[in-house]
Amino acid sequence: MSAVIVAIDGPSGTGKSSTSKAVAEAMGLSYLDTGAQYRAITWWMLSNGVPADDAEAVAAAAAKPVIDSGTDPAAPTIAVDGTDASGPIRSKEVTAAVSSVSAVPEVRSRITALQRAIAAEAPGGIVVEGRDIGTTVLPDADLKIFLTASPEARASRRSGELKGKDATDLSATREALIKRDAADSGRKTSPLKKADDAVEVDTTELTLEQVVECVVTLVEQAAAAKGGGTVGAEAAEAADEKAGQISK
Ligand SMILES: Nc1ncnc2c1ncn2[C@@H]1O[C@H](COP(=O)(O)OP(=O)(O)O)[C@@H](O)[C@H]1O
Ligand SMILES: Nc1ccn([C@@H]2O[C@H](COP(=O)(O)OP(=O)(O)O)[C@@H](O)[C@H]2O)c(=O)n1
Repeated sequence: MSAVIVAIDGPSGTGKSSTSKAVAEAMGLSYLDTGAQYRAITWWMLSNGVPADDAEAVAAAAAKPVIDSGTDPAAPTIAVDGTDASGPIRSKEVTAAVSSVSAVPEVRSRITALQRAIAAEAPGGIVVEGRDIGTTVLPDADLKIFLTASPEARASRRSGELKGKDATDLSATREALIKRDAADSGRKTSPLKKADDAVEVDTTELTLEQVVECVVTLVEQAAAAKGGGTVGAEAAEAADEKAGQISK
């Protein structure tokens, strides 16, 4: 029996993580947050005095950190050299430095190999989310989704996560998002890009629940088309029910 592989890409704040986790959980698939891996390696560079904007120094150190990702969608984990890194990888410092570190080819080839190994080992299939999953990491994925949303919607979602937010936060968040998208889309190695065969879903006017329902349906279709996929009629029914319960 073959496992279904789903690639979900798109810029920041389009809903990749929330959607991927909910879909994976509803359908009994594993889940991999590849952004967390790039953030983890960036955190290691900053913690070990490697300047994020020094591509040569980053390349020389790229093989050093041991990155470990837990793929249970109900409780995903990320560890660096055996230490839980889930808190520090979300810091402003890491967010500001991650695009420089992730543009370094030695970093990408190492993390890409890790991602492919995790996907190959996922017993019942996996949802992998990032920027280059459909184009580079898993070009043979059974289903590729590219999520988009307006910069305004993405900034307001992101600043909604900050405590004590105000108008300054919103405009700063918007500027930081646009800057990061430009860096991720403009880099030479594996830029953020929609794969030619990806389904594009504009989430600007959709609730998270609607996006999840839409993706669950697409995964069911992909599994059925694959034939013998792990998402059977019973699991699909349970998934529909679960998707209906997920709220914003
Ligand atoms: N369709 C949606 N409508 C409103 N808010 C959303 C939607 N999708 C995600 N969110 C919220 O937006 C924020 C960013 O979502 P996230 O899944 O982390 O995006 P990404 O992984 O693409 O950066 C989260 O707080 C999430 O709850
Ligand atoms: N497949 C991926 C995933 C993330 N990344 C990099 O990692 C950064 C952080 O990714 P993320 O998914 O955690 O970002 P958010 O959109 O959640 O803020 C991105 O801005 C990219 O620079 C990448 O280069 N390739």
